[in-house]
Amino acid sequence: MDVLTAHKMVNMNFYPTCPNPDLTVGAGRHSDMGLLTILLQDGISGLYVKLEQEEPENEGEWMEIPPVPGALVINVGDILQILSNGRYKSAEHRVRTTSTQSRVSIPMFTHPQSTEKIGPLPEVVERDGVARYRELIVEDYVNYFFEKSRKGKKSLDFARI
Ligand SMILES: O=C(O)CCC(=O)C(=O)O
Ligand SMILES: [Fe+2]
Repeated sequence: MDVLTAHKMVNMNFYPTCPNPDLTVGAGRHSDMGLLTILLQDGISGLYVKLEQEEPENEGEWMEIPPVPGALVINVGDILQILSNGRYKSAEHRVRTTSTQSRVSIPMFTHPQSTEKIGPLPEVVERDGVARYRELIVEDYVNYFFEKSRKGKKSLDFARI
C-alpha cells in the first residue's frame, strides 16, 4: 500500500416525524465504514455520539451533537481506525427521530478503493510495537460490514488480531 485513493459517496437521509420516537429507530447505532465522513445536518437535532469507553464513568453515555449553522460534523470511520492502528477511533453514533419535525442529513463518506489492501500503517506499528489489526482487502471488509447485522462497532472484530 503506497498511496490510498479516497473515493467519495454522498448519501441523503430523510427521517420523517414519528408519533412515538421511543418506538422507532432513525439510524441504529453504528460506526461509518470508511476513512472520514463529512456530515451536513439540517437545523433539527437527533444525532448522538457514544462517548469513549476508555473512560469507565462514561460507559454507555450518548452525547447529542446539536446542529451548528454553517458547521459540518467530521466522523472517523473504521478503516481510519485500522490504518492508525487504533489511535483514531471510529465514532459510534445513532439518530433519533422526533414526533414534531422531520429531519434531513447529507453525509459524504470517503473510503479507499475496494481492491486496495489495507492494514495498520507500518510507521504506526513500529511506534506501537504491535499491530492491532490484520491486513485485509477493502472489499472483504465492506462485505462483512453489510452482511452482519451491525451492533455498534462489532464489524471491527473482522479486522482485529
Ligand atoms: O443523519 C445523521 O446525522 C447521520 C447519518 C448517518 O449516520 C449515516 O448516514 O451513516
Ligand atoms: Fe453514520
